[in-house]
Amino acid sequence: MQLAIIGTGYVGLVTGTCFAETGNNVVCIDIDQRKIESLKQGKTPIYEPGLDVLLERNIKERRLQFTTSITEGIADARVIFLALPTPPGKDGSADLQYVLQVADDLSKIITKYTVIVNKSTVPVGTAEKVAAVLAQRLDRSLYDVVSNPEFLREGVAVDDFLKPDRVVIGSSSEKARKVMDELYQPFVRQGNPIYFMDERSSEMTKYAANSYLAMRISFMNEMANLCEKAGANVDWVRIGMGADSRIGKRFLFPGIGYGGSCFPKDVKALAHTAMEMDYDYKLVNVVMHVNDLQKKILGGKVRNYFGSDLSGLTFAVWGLSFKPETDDIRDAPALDLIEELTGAGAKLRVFDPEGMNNVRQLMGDKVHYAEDQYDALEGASALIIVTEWSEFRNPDFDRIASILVHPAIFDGRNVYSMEKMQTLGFYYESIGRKVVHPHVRETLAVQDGSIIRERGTMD
Ligand SMILES: NC(=O)c1ccc[n+]([C@@H]2O[C@H](COP(=O)([O-])OP(=O)(O)OC[C@H]3O[C@@H](n4cnc5c(N)ncnc54)[C@H](O)[C@@H]3O)[C@@H](O)[C@H]2O)c1
Ligand SMILES: O=c1ccn([C@@H]2O[C@H](COP(=O)(O)OP(=O)(O)O[C@H]3O[C@H](CO)[C@@H](O)[C@H](O)[C@H]3O)[C@@H](O)[C@H]2O)c(=O)[nH]1
Repeated sequence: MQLAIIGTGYVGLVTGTCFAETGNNVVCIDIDQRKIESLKQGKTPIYEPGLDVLLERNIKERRLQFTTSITEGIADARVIFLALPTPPGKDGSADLQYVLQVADDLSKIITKYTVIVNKSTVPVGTAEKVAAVLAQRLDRSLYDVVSNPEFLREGVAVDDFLKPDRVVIGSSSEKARKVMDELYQPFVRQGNPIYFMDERSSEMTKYAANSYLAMRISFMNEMANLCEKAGANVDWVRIGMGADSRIGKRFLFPGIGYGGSCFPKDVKALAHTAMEMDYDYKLVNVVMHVNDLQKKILGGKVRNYFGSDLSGLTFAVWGLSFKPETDDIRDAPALDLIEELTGAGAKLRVFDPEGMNNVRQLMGDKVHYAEDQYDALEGASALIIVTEWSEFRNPDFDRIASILVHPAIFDGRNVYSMEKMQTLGFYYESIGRKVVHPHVRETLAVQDGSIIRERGTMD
């Protein structure tokens, strides 16, 4: 089938590449000229495991093309996907300007029946809004508008797209449903379902899924905070509760708050939709509040230990991207931590396998960008772990201890087992677990701008 994807960001690129991989002819369109030029040469502007190989193959086999011209790009398309940004507006609502502008552009150039698919995350009622814009210039027989929310996760996006748990299609048109069914058949052969429903239910499903997952995380973050007070270990609690098949094991990992380009904005947008409909969605509002507090947990632990004024102290930060296996730093908890600690006077040496360039562009020389994870430790009074990249999971602890000025680790992702940390001699704080004190504890004090080590017994 001939397809056009408008918006070649994260979702557009993965969608376009995976549809090309299943034999469709795809043209990806974007207004960002630099992005399109780089993609034409097979260079992906984002780090996403597995995407580069598929991209190269499909460009080579001429199933995947790129252009900045919407007129050229949609010329032969039977289906047009909108994978455009829907960022939060000032009031928290999803900003539909990109989607509605493109709908207006399309109303001027569509000449034959086309299925227009909203893949962006959009609030309930958007399919109707898009249809209304198209109706200003187009005969009703020339288009159907479909809602087809995307559930891929960054870092495993290709796999998620090729083997989705389910595909959700919101459409009241039999003709459009048939087209969408044909398109998605190759992805659901493993037996996973395509659910056809009305547009509004489909749009709501996306917000329901993201907000529910965000709620699970906020629930576990609060549970972790309570475990700390109660002397329990949240890892065991997580395992014990997750074994109940009604609860399930996934998405119960406590940490330093959810981030990324989706959960924060989508939970906010759902709260706004509810408010517009005069419904006070209490739970969703609490989820956001808990997350805001949780983002401050790790910085709080560091300041509790070293004092609220961190002038004269340097810290190593491992991990900047909002999760491993991506270079995406949108709404990454690391950004809040950097602001908090540098605001308290600390110097930071940061390292991330993929996210450094994006942070450099955003924050410039606010922090020092280390050569590698061990270089980040030079002169540091503690190691702070923000993102659980696999290279941080089994490091050379002797090397860490020999480089750090003071053997302390603040782990925002519970990367290390308590048993291991109890044998190593670090001061170790994590999330929802007991503090590990070394047998001989060194405390730091800053006097006249220099670090003074004070040795004492374990308290
Ligand atoms: N990132 C994810 O993991 C993910 C997953 C599921 C759903 N979503 C949703 O998908 C949508 C897109 O998200 P994203 O992360 O891919 O966004 P993105 O910001 O990475 O990409 C959007 C792209 O659209 C382009 N664009 C803007 N206006 C345009 C126009 N008029 N014509 C052509 N291109 C235009 C931008 O240049 C950019 O390349 C959002 O609604 C998001 O909530 C994202
Ligand atoms: O047990 C967990 C799982 C995740 N997170 C955090 O939650 C955030 C989001 O993680 P994840 O959902 O894996 O990443 P995204 O790529 O943002 O994917 C979410 O957002 C996408 C955009 O809407 C959806 O398509 C996906 O289904 C949905 O999982 C990250 O900060 C994670 O660190 C936790 O703290 N604990």
